[in-house]
Amino acid sequence: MKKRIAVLPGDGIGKEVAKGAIEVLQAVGERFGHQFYFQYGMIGGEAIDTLGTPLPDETIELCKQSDAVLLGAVGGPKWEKKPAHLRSEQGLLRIRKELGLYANVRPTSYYPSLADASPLRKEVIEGVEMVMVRELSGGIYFGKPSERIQKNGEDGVVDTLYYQRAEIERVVRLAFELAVERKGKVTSIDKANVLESSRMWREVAEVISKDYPDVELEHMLVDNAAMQMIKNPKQFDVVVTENMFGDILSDEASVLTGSLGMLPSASLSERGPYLYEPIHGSAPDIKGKGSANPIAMILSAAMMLRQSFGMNEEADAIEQAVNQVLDAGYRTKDIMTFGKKLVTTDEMVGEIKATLMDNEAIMYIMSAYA
Ligand SMILES: NC(=O)C1=CN([C@@H]2O[C@H](COP(=O)(O)OP(=O)(O)OC[C@H]3O[C@@H](n4cnc5c(N)ncnc54)[C@H](O)[C@@H]3O)[C@@H](O)[C@H]2O)C=CC1
Ligand SMILES: CC(C)CC(=O)C(=O)O
Ligand SMILES: [Mg+2]
Repeated sequence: MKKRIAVLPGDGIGKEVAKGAIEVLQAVGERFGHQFYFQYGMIGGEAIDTLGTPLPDETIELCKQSDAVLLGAVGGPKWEKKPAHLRSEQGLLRIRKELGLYANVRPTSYYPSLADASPLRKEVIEGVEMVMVRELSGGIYFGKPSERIQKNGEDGVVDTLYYQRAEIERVVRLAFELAVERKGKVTSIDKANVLESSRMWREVAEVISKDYPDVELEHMLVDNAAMQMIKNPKQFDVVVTENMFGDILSDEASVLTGSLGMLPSASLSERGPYLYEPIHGSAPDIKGKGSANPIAMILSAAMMLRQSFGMNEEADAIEQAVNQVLDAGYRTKDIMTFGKKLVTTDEMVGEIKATLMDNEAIMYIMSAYA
């Protein structure tokens, strides 16, 4: 199969982990006989420095012309204090809007070999299999006005949380569709005891649930949810929530796997192309140190193969290789524990690639003897 993939490495460790994912995809292409064409686009701080905007038109065009988009991460202290139109994160928000990416699907799985990398007890996290569906192109990150204001002679500030009913409906429906294929439970997380937007969210969830009689719907307030996620994460199957709540809760959920560097994501739209990115940011604190964990990015590439290209076997092969490498004890610094083998970003990528290719050799030998 031939596929065009737009690659937006972005800033900081975004570049380091994107490079690793491309190498793994090249290995997959070699093993399974696919041709992946990678075309690079600028986004975030790098784009501001080079072209004066966090999202150049060429990047938008490139993404729209591609079969899928892979994104590293954007941001860094250099651009933090700039006016809004020159902040790196604006590039990310805008590409989500331009591509109509309304749902960000963030799976969180338990890795037996990483049980000791999580600060949580093994009994609490063992068997966790949850997927968070975060609304991605509306809510408080997009509402206008969002600005400093003067009111009654005082300095003030306003952000706006706005949703059209239809925006809530489509993301909640997607969560129910996922639940049908999974354990049949949707937890809708909101702040309905305070926010009117959450009361509409709850109403919509109730209406949509009528189309899915075999799926259990539960509502949970976000403050309680933050606590339940750590205390009893096994109760969750599919979680659906507003943009900012989902942003925060999914970083929290990463603790269940051992590290933020383990969680991939798929951002879905009505028409495609879809975008795949790790849930973490550009991690300026470890940039250039060779300690970034590339697994979240590599697993995002696996999600792309499965979701956008229907390449299930290929995605399974990546996930299997990642598991084998973790089982063999290879660890980047964020998941390092006593007695394991500490490796750099590039070495981790190298181990995953080598395992992918070794597995092919083993399958070839086995088929020869079958
Ligand atoms: N999708 C994106 O592009 C995102 C961008 N950001 C931006 O990234 C910048 C840094 O934000 P932070 O709040 O520090 O969040 P962050 O996610 O970049 O890092 C948080 C902590 O996790 C660690 N970490 C993150 N990814 C890791 C990995 N793959 N391997 C090992 N350790 C990892 C970092 O070293 C840091 O200690 C900011 O400019 C922020 O706006 C933040 C989140 C998402
Ligand atoms: C610009 C932010 C909304 C990025 C972020 O934290 C995320 O998407 O997880
Ligand atoms: Mg985030």
